[in-house]
Amino acid sequence: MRSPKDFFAPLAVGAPDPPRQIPVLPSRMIHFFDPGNEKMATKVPGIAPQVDVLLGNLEDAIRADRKEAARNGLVRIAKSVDFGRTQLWTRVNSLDSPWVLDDLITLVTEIGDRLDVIMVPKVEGAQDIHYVDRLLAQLEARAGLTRPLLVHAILETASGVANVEEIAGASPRMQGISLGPADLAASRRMKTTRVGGGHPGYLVRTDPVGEELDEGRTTYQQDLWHYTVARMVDACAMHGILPYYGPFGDIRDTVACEDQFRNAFLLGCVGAWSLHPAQIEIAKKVFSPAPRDVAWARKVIGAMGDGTGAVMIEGKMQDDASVKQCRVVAELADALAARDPELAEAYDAATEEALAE
Ligand SMILES: CC(C)(COP(=O)(O)OP(=O)(O)OC[C@H]1O[C@@H](n2cnc3c(N)ncnc32)[C@H](O)[C@@H]1OP(=O)(O)O)[C@@H](O)C(=O)NCCC(=O)NCCSC(=O)C[C@H](O)C(=O)O
Ligand SMILES: [Mg+2]
Repeated sequence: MRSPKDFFAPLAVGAPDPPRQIPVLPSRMIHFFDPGNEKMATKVPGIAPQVDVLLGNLEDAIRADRKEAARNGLVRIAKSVDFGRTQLWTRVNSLDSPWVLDDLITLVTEIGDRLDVIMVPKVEGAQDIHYVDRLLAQLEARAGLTRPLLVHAILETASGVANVEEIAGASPRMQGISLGPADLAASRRMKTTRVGGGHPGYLVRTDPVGEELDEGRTTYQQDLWHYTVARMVDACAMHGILPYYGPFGDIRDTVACEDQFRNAFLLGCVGAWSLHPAQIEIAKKVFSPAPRDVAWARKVIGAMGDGTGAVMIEGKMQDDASVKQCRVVAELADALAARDPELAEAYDAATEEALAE
């Protein structure tokens, strides 16, 4: 562990200073694409304006014999496409793989000035982040970069979860953490065979009435990911970085995908992964606060003045703690409205209506 005095010092001579604050940019959906897949690659310029983050994936879902094509495809796309305000991220191969060293050397050298965040899979502990941190500093110095690359860890091993707090605080480059439910399930030896989402077998049941065990007992499906998401959110909040739900693999089940994303949103996540164009709108809808919630938040903030004391609004007590929650919603709404005029209009119209009531 670095001394607090050295925490913000560059890790290589000539590397840019690490960031003091993580930029809180809209990142409601991290849209995954395979940069070596011609069909997907041609869609990138059209998708870029619709998403907050585009991620060129080099790891799982890319066949071993297509790893180089994906890496080279990402270099080509990054150099030729205008992403506007959309961030460009990549997910490199895992640190024990034969590809990751070339991924990092090639990407930082060739397109380090265009990339915003490097997602690192299967992070086990702070040591993995320290390795990437030093290597990135060396490569940034060699490439003459003036802006430091940020690092995003995927929480998808049992030891990663056990060490999530130290991972979140391992480097000033840490931008955020995503839950990787599929690899995490395998690492934990869970008996699921899905990519995220729930399982009908994970449930609780009401008590029996009388002697009959089989009838009249309601069951409630439980959330397999609640504990991990909540732990990840706390670790991220503690270190001033951003938490995300990861993938929902049943592309056809847009309803359950929306539920999973919303659970994550309510617990504190700022976004989720979209694996298919059909999931982009779901993430946009869920991770943008609803106009009525924004209107309520603005109303409470307005009524609370300097934020101290207690007032009643529509029969509900408001105090310092509720106004702080309202500020979270209102600040997110303002950041999204600055990017999306339609959303700005919807938020303002709902606020006007709420204030007139
Ligand atoms: C899931 C897919 C393989 C489905 O692809 P496909 O069968 O081609 O679907 P469609 O026919 O419905 O596609 C319609 C058109 O849209 C294009 N398309 C599909 N997906 C994308 C995309 N992500 N970005 C851009 N364009 C996309 C298709 O090419 C079709 O085009 P056309 O024929 O011209 O109309 C596919 O969606 C896919 O591969 N998605 C990404 C998968 C991925 O990245 N997986 C890795 C992340 S999840 C993970 O790693 C687990 C995690 O780490 C954990 O441990 O939990
Ligand atoms: Mg994974």
